[in-house]
Amino acid sequence: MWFPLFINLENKKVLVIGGGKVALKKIKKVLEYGADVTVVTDNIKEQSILELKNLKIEDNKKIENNKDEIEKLVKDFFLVISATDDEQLNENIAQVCDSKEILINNASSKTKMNAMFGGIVKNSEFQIAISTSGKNCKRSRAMKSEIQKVLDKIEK
Ligand SMILES: C[C@@]1(CC(=O)O)c2cc3[nH]c(cc4nc(cc5[nH]c(cc(n2)[C@H]1CCC(=O)O)[C@@](C)(CC(=O)O)[C@@H]5CCC(=O)O)C(CC(=O)O)=C4CCC(=O)O)c(CCC(=O)O)c3CC(=O)O
Ligand SMILES: NC(=O)C1=CN([C@@H]2O[C@H](COP(=O)(O)OP(=O)(O)OC[C@H]3O[C@@H](n4cnc5c(N)ncnc54)[C@H](O)[C@@H]3O)[C@@H](O)[C@H]2O)C=CC1
Repeated sequence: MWFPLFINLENKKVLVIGGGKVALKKIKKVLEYGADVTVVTDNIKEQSILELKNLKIEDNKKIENNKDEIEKLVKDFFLVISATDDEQLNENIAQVCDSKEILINNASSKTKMNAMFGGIVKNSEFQIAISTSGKNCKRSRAMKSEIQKVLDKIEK
């Protein structure tokens, strides 16, 4: 079951696998929270990843779907975000990370991971994270705007 835990990401080693639109969205999010981010991908599809600061990038690296290779890649990380468009690869990365007690967020699944991103609404005082436990993340949008109204109201 999905327990909402707030984690301090400051200087934590985060590995993002993939360099597409979803990788970009997730990289920006964890950078905002002070993570020490490494990106590994066989192709940077989203060029704006190259413009982000405080990022290590290993481009032209294709990850083979092989347990030993995945283990070597992920072993020193606190959190791994698997954001390739290869669902089977993401799933195997998730299995390896989970078996090694590494936090894993799998972008191409609703459930096969041990850490999910929530929708976030915040002001200077509160931070509210929204989850549908993987059931319907797109519904978070509507909930976020309602919660934003509440935050705006109590800020006054
Ligand atoms: C399980 C989870 C794992 C994870 O990613 O952590 C997951 C999985 C998947 N999302 C997919 C698609 C989209 N997700 C979004 C948006 C958000 N997704 C987020 C979280 C989560 N998404 C986790 C569950 C959280 C929960 O249950 O509440 C939010 C909360 C936070 C964030 O992304 O940081 C953010 C909310 C809005 C916001 O905060 O802005 C949009 C855009 C939109 O809605 O506007 C699209 C459509 C893009 C398009 O259509 O192009 C697909 C592909 C499905 C498909 O192909 O159809 C999968 C995989 C699957 O479903 O199998
Ligand atoms: N969780 C979420 O919020 C969302 C998830 N998705 C899902 O996330 C996945 C990724 O989506 P996009 O970023 O749009 O895909 P994309 O095709 O833009 O990017 C995929 C990236 O993965 C890299 N890659 C693929 N195989 C690789 C390998 N073996 N080794 C190294 N790098 C590899 C590619 O080079 C590319 O940079 C898809 O499965 C999509 O359905 C899509 C939208 C939102």
